Amino acid sequence: MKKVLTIAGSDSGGGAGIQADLKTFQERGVFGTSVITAITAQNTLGVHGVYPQELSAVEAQLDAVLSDIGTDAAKTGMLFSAELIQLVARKIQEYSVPSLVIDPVMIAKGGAPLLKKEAVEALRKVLLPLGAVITPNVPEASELLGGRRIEGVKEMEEAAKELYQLGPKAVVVKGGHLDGEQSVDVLFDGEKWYHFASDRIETRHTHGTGCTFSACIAAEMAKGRTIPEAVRTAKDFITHAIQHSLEIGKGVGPTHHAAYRLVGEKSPSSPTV
Ligand SMILES: Nc1ncnc2c1ncn2[C@@H]1O[C@H](COP(=O)(O)OP(=O)(O)O)[C@@H](O)[C@H]1O
Ligand SMILES: Cc1ncc(COP(=O)(O)O)c(N)n1
Repeated sequence: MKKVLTIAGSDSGGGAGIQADLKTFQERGVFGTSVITAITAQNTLGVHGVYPQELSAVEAQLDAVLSDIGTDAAKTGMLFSAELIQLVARKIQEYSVPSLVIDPVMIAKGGAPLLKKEAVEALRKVLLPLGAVITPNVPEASELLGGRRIEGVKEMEEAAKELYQLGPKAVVVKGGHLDGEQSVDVLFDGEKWYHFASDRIETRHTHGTGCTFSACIAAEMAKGRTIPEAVRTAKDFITHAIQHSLEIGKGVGPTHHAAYRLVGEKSPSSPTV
């Protein structure tokens, strides 16, 4: 069985972070391992506390997983500080971790910061160049490009091309935060752009969409899919998960990680490319 590692924060509410990643890995038929960078006290109403882990604890987890089990792909989520980013980048190089998907998590949907402001520079310079794929949403792409306005697909294409200059092999700018009848994700692989579009689903229950999407890309890459194939599957997977999202808790509920297995394979949402 292929193995995939998530390096991310824990979401006690179960919808995002490490928990979303491991549920997605299970659904995609890969063996999931995890390195917890920070513990969040979180539910559907928001983030109530952030407890970054000691550097030595994160290093020990990385060594434990990578020196014995190894991995066929990995993803990063919440990394919180420049020190954690530097440590993770160093270990990824030391163990030659393949197919690294970087979700540059910055702010939770309710507005709580999951990355310190001063860590953006380390993310840009130290980690992003190591990515096989990076998956910023529109506000994250904008922040990584110094506050640039991104309001439509044309600007997403330009942003993807500029982010590609930072060194990753491919960039997906996700369109969940824009308006419009469709939610369009733009992939640039250094040669061409691909568009993955689905009808925008009317729901507030979108907690963990970005985590789930990037975890699915990493799982598919571990199984040997090309980057466009992996992104296409991830778009289909997350579309089903949002279509069947769960009214759990009093706020922004999680997506349904098993929806693709339960209904998706019978009725693919067929993202257009
Ligand atoms: N309301 C929606 N309807 C359909 N797809 C959505 C919706 N919101 C987000 N998505 C999709 O979910 C994925 C994650 O996107 P986004 O919400 O932008 O990321 P993040 O969770 O990092 O903020 C993308 O594939 C995006 O197109
Ligand atoms: C621990 C943790 N990591 C990431 C997110 C972002 O979630 P989203 O995928 O909704 O942007 C989160 N809310 N909590």
